[in-house]
Amino acid sequence: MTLTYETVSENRSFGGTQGVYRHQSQATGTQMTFAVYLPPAAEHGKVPVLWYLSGLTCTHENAMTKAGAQEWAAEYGIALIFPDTSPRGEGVANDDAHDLGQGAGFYVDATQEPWSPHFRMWHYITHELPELVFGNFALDRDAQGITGHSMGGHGALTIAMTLPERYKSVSAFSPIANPSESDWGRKQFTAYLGDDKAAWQRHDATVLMRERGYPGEVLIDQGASDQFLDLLKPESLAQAMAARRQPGEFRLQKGYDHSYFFVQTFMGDHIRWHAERLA
Ligand SMILES: N[C@@H](CCC(=O)N[C@@H](CS)C(=O)NCC(=O)O)C(=O)O
Repeated sequence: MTLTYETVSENRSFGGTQGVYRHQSQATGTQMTFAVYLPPAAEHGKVPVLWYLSGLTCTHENAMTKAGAQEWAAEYGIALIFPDTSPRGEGVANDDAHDLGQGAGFYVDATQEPWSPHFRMWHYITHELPELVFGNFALDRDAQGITGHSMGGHGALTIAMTLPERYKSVSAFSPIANPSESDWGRKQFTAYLGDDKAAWQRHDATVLMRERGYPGEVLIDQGASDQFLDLLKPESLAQAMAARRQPGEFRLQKGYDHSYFFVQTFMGDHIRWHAERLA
C-alpha cells in the first residue's frame, strides 16, 4: 500500500530538490512533517539514502537548514531524510521541560500514559516513514544508512545496532551515548517506558555496544569542548567499543561544542563515510 502525503515546499538545492512534506501518521496518530533531499542523481534512478535523526528541541528543519548536508549529498549522489523528533499538536502530551515531550521523543515507543497514545517514534522511524518514502521517492531500499546528532545520535546508534541488516552504515554526531546512566535518558525512559530498567536497555547505545555491537564500522564525532559532555557520556560508549574491539572511529574534535557549527564542520566526512559503504 502506498502511503500518501502532501507537499509543503520544494526548493532547488545544489542541482537536486529539498522538499518538505506532511502526512497523517498511523504510528503517532498525528500529522507528521518530514524533509527529503533528492540529489541530481535521483533523476536517473534510485539513490542510496541517509537518515538523519535530530536532537532535543529540533524539528525536521534544524538539520535541513543548518547542517550543510545538501552540497555533500549532491556530490555523492545520496538522498537525505530529516524526520521530526516527536509527534506534535494540541492533543499531544507535553512537558514544560525542553528535554521531555514534544521535540524530545527519544526514538522509543512509549508504553506509559500520557505518552503512549502518540509517542511511537521507534515505529515511526523504522516502519511507517520508510514505507512512505520508499513508496514515493527514487530511493534504494537496499542502500540505507543512518546518522544523527545528540538525541538523534542515540537514535541512529540504537536503531542501527538493532537492525544492522537494514542499516548498512552508521555514524553519529555527539550522541547521547549512555542514556540509562544520564539525566538525558533516565527521566525520559522513566516517563516513556516506565520504571523497569530492563525495558531501557535496548535503547542504550553503550549497552547495545557491549552486548552486540555493529557488524560494520562505526563513525562517531564528539566535540571535545561540548557543553553537554556530562550528559552525553561519550567515555562509556568509547569504553564499550574498545572492550568489544568494535571496528570504527571515535573522534574527539578539539575545541568543538554541541552546536550545528560542529555538525556542519564534519558533515562532509559523514556523508562520504556513508556513501562509500552504500555504493
Ligand atoms: N536548549 C537546551 C539544549 C538544546 C540543544 O542544544 N539542542 C540541540 C540538540 S541536543 C540542537 O540541535 N538544537 C537545535 C539547533 O541548534 O538548531 C539546553 O540548553 O539544555
